This record gives sequence, structure tokens and C-alpha cells, in this order.
Amino acid sequence: MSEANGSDAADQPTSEKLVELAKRRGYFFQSSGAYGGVGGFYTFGPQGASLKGNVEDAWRDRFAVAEGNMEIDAPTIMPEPVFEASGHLEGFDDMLVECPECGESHRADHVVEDNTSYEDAESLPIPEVEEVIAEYELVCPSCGAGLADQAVETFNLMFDTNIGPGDSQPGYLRPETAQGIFVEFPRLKEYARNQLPFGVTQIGRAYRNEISPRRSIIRTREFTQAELEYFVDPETDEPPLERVADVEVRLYPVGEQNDEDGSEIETTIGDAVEEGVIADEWVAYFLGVAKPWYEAVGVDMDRFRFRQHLSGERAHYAADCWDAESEIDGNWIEMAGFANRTDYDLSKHEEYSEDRFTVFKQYDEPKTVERATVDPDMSYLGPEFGGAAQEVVSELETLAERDRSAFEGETVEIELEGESHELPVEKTGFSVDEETIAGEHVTPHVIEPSFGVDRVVYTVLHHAYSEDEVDGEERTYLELDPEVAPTFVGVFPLQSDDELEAVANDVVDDLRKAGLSVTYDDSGNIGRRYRRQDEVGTPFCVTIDYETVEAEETTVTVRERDSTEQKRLAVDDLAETLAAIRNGDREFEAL
Ligand SMILES: Nc1ncnc2c1ncn2[C@@H]1O[C@H](COP(=O)(O)OP(=O)(O)OP(=O)(O)O)[C@@H](O)[C@H]1O
Repeated sequence: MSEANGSDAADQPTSEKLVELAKRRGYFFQSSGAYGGVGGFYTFGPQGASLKGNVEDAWRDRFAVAEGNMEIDAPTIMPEPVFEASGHLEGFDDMLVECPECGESHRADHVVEDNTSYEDAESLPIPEVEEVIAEYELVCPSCGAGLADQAVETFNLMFDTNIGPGDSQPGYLRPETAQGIFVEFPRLKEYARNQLPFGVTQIGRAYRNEISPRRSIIRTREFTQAELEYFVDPETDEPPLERVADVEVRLYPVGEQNDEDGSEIETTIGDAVEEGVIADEWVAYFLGVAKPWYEAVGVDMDRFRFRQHLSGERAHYAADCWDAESEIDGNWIEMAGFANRTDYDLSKHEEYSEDRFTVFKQYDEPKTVERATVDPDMSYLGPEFGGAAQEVVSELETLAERDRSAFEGETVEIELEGESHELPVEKTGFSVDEETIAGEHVTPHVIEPSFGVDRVVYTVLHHAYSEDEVDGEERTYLELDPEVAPTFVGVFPLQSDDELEAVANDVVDDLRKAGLSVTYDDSGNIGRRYRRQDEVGTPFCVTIDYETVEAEETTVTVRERDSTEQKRLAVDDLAETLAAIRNGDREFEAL
């Protein structure tokens, strides 16, 4: 969980201006404002909810529909045993340091990273973080009091609750949507007809009790994830790399693979795999799918890269992890993580639950195998080992499976509670038999692209934020891609006039029937109405003026947001033309 510093000079005002615009125009704002607001919770307003919905739809189209994956929708509260198995109860912690003066809590690793040259303080042991804080005499970001003598503690980020009355069944709000997929694996594999590989997606809320939520919707306590868990047979399944081999990417790998000045390299997915820069082919495949997706929803590719996790940052089970990052005011922020989680999650749930988290893999031809078994003589073991006889049986069974040579002599040696015992082989009933088997149980490996939707929304808005001058006046506009813009077209009658309003209402109906999202606005002067839609990021505005109602052919003015260029179009063709522009089949300039 780190935020690497980018190389460009900070341009803090854009974020501040964006947050102000987002509130004014209905993108997002802090929740429960009437009660003073609460840190880390945001409400998406009408524009924001629509933009977020469009981003989610675009993700679903690419990662579920186009890839042939299933989508599920699981509960956000899950019982404690799930998180015992997943490891979240034990280890989903951040480092906390509390200010002795103002009492504010801060992420100790962030305090270190923000004020020293450490890039990966999260991976340092706590005593070392305490030492760095003392050595650099770091202070509380809120009030400036010294933190040198403060203890750094671990803090579990899960929100807990009780399921039902009383406290007999503790539950937790899920900190990632992934567990909702893993726990249902025994059923999901049936829907996939027990055939690997297959993928399951989920778009939904996740909850983390972040120590210091910050940067508006970038770090919140309730956020939306879009995750794909792709289950593969590690022995035989290979990704269709040829589909993404030519995708150009900017990579920021760790260590020696950096180019000479230690920064990013520009390459293709195919070359990166060939040269070993991206070690895991499955991860490489999904990076290749993700890059054009980010571009399509409006992330500026000059401010986008994939960064390899530093070794201390990786989950212990993941061999090679990459993050998709966007540049925001000179800082790189993580938008998504791509990891091969191996068989870690499924094996853990198999161990902790009563179900099977494997897939039965049928061989093309049945195989004959030798199997070593034991059938101990209990009339010997009973008197010899008493209450421990059953344990001896299990020891012998395990030994026969693992090391049949142990049964080659006259006696066999086993260990019971650290003590070694010898018993005659003839009393173990050891034998090797031939068996025909049709297949084997395989624990799939899981490849996980894990996207944060809120951070995509924030990046898209930040990268779309633009200022220019029109007719001598400063203008702010959001250069949003038509695919995700909350409103595609604004319709205005030039003045308050029954005749103009009637035509305008007909135009609104026509455009809505064509599937376009339309807003109608008849308040204020026309310049102000254009500015309003510019700030919302509406790609086109249509104005109904006196020429519309007086001329023989009914035409309207269509204005394009970015160029502010205006053209007159016949009302009869309007819906069709605008729909074609939205679908990318026609261009405004060419009309
Ligand atoms: N507190 C949060 N607020 C908003 N989005 C988040 C938050 N935590 C995680 N995400 C999103 O979920 C994605 C996947 O979660 P993951 O567990 O990989 O994040 P993480 O590495 O813990 O993030 P970070 O390092 O920023 O805390 C992240 O890439 C991010 O987009």
C-alpha cells in the first residue's frame, strides 16, 4: 500500500480545483455533511454515480463479457472463519502512529515515505520504522508535534460486526470482493462444468478502516472494487498472449531491469515477456488487456504506467505483482493490482472449511498407478501402544504414501511425539497394489486483476480537467470520453418562449429515444448554460433558437465541448447523427 512519488513537480491545485468542481457539479462530496461529515466516506452525486456506473459497465464489457467470464454478486458481510482462513484476521494490518499532542492517528509508513527518501516503508519491521521516525525527527502531519517517542503499532483494517443478536457469531465487512468469489468456488466450478481455465468477476463494495483516509476518493473507508479471479491449471493452461503481444506499455520494473536512469521502459507485452521483465505470463496477459481499457475510459496514457511491486510489498504467496498507476499532481497512485495468487486462497479454504476447493481433472486415458497401503495388525498395536495405537496407524499410512522404502527392511521406524519407535514390518500389513485412476484433483492457481473503481473515476476526472479561454473568458471543462461522460448532450431553448420550449422538449424526447443521455436546461443565459455543461463534461449542446422555428427547414445549433465549434444540423437527422458520433461511427468535425 504505497504511493510512489512521481518525477514531475507537484501541481497540487488541480486536485483541489477538481474536488471543488466535483462537489459543485454533483460528482462526489463527503458524506453525512449535515452531521459534520465523517472521514473516508463519500457520496457520488448524480453525475458521479452515472460516471461510475459507466466505468463499471465498461469494465464488465471488457473483463466479464468479452473474456467469457462469469459475474457474481456476493454479500459484503461474511462470517469470521472466512477471514481466519484468508489470513485477514491475522495479518491485514497497517502501521499506526498516534500524535501525542492532537491525538490524530497516522499511517506510520506514509509519514516516513512522505518525508524521507524511503519508497517502501510498509515492508520495514516496526522497530525500524520507529528508528527512522526518531532519526529524521518526523512530526505529526496535522499539528507538527514530534513523533520521535511514539510507539508504532499494528492496526487491523477490517470493520467488525455481529451477525444476529448477541455476539456469538462475529462477522466482518469484506476488505476485498475476492473472498466472496473464493468461498463459493465449490459451486462456481460446477457452473464452469469443472473445466479449467475459467474466470469469475465481481463489482462491489469493499471496506477498510483506513488509519488516515486522504486525497478525497483515492483512499476511503468504503470503496468499489472490480475484481476478476481467473482459475487456471498451473501445469497445462497458458494465456492467449498473442492477442496482446503488440500492446505497447510503459513499465517501471524493480532492480536491474530499469533502464539506465533507473526509470521506466517502453516496450510491448510480447517483448516484456520474452525478455523476462514480466515473469508471469498470465499477469502479462491481463496487463495487455487492461492498458487499452484504461485508455478507452479516458486515462491519459502519458500519465499511466505499470509498476512492479518491490519484494517487501508483495503478498507472501505472490511471485510477481504489478500495479497499474496513474500520475496525479506529480504523485503516482495505484489504480489496480495484478497478481498470481497461486493456490494460496483455495488451499486455505479447503483446509479451514468442510468443502473441496479442487477441480477433478480427467485424464485422456485412465492411468495405472502403484499405490502403497498399510493394514496394521491391531491385536499387536493395541497392547503395544495403548491409546496411541490410532496415531501409529496414521503415521504408518503417511509413511507408506511418502516413502515406501521405509518398509524394505525387517522393521519400520516411526516417530510419536518426538520419540522414535520400531515395529516389525510384518505387523504393518504393508503392500503395494496396482490401481487404475481416471484423473486427479487439482487445486487451481488464481490470477487476479483487482481494480479500484473510485480511483479510476478520480483519475479520469483529473486527467480530463482542462482550462482554456473562450471569447476572452476563462473556462473550465472536463474533456471526458463520450463513452463514460454522464450526460452526452444538453438541450437548451435559447430563451424562455413557449414555441422554443415545445421544440426543445420534442428534441429531448427524440434524443432519449435514440438511447442518448440528455439534460434539459432552460435557466440562465445561454453562455452560462454552456459553461455549466462544460464543467460537467457534456460532449455536445443543442440550442433551439428563432431560426429553428422560423426557417423553412428546422435546424438547431450543435456545439462541441472541446473546440466550442458550432454547426447547424437538421432536426430530423439530429438523433441519428449524435448517436453515430457517440458510437464512434462519425466525427463532428467532418459533418
Ligand atoms: N482505501 C481505499 N480506497 C479506495 N480504493 C482502494 C482502497 N484500498 C484499495 N483500493 C483499490 O483496490 C485496489 C486493489 O486493492 P489492493 O488490496 O491491491 O490495494 P492496496 O495495495 O492495499 O492499496 P493501497 O496500497 O493504496 O492501500 C487498489 O488498486 C485500489 O484501486
